[in-house]
Amino acid sequence: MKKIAVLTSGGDAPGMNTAIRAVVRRVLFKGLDVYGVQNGMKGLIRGDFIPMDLGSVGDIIHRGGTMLQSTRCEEFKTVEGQQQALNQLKENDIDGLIIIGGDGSFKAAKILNDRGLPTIGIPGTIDNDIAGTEYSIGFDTAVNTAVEAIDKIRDTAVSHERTYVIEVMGRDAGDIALWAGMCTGAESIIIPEVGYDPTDVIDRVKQGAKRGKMHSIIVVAEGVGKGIEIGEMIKQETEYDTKVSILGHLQRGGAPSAFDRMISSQMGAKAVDLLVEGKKGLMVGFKNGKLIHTSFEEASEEKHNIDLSIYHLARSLSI
Ligand SMILES: Nc1ncnc2c1ncn2[C@@H]1O[C@H](COP(=O)(O)OP(=O)(O)O)[C@@H](O)[C@H]1O
Ligand SMILES: O=P(O)(O)OC[C@H]1O[C@](O)(COP(=O)(O)O)[C@@H](O)[C@@H]1O
Ligand SMILES: [Mg+2]
Repeated sequence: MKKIAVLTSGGDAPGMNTAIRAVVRRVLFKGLDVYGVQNGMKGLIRGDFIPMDLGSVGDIIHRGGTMLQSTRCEEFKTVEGQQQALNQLKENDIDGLIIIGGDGSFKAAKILNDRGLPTIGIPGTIDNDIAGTEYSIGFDTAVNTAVEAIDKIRDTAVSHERTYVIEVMGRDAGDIALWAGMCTGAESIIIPEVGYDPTDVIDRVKQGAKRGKMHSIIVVAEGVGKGIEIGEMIKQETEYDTKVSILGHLQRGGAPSAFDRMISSQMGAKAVDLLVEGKKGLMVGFKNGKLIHTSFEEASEEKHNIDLSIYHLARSLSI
């Protein structure tokens, strides 16, 4: 193993820069060469390789986004696109690849690995929807951003006796909604893993009002339904002053939290170590406070490990 390349793919996530820094510095520490691939899988197809040195990753440990930039690239889903990417990797003498991305990116990683290019994955997505790891890079920061925003909305909810429906991100996953809802005392948390009953949502608002609590917070994951529709439903069925707030992409940016910087640094270095040891086809992850690794097959499976005890506890506390 002489030359290792690193790229970021899919939605950007706070901590991706910290992970790029860890990969680059670890490769150089091991005395090998390291290249950054710009623009995710699209850059792989186009051959956007840039040599990296110690200074290339200076002053990025605390920055959101990704200095290598990222794309969603339909072309990589075609056999021609995949072949072109493999040709570019060969032409640039790359012996190993590290992909920082989400569930979609690991499907791409598996293809490259199966076709002969040793590849290691690092879970980077705010959605935290990857099997084989308890945390993906960016999730902790996104939850903290959502909590800060919901706390602010709560001030107005209380001052004006309003019901707020707050839509958070999570394409098919309820993790951000679950954590943000628990941490802000939401009356209802609506997530795709559980679904929801409109009557129950309304009953919980009414139940609070009966004891004089004239404000309510309902946190909904985008993956289960539109916040606007849920807000309309509450307006039609009740007399409560109801507003909807969609937090959107502000959850994707910003400086990574200390936790995200910690796991990014450890996962980045571990990914390099695995490649140097001759391992491939693996995703690094975190379980029970320890760095682990799992196969791409396992990492690409549908995630089922959302902690529903948090969901039930939140319901029992927000009464
Ligand atoms: N089934 C697939 N086969 C090949 N490449 C894929 C596949 N799914 C996703 N990819 C590649 O990975 C990229 C990132 O996936 P995406 O789902 O957008 O984000 P994430 O990795 O954050 O989940 C896609 O734009 C595409 O290039
Ligand atoms: O920024 P885009 O391309 O509109 O994508 C939005 C999606 O990306 C996410 O922010 C992150 O998802 P991925 O990590 O799978 O890219 C989702 O929560 C959201 O549904
Ligand atoms: Mg994804």
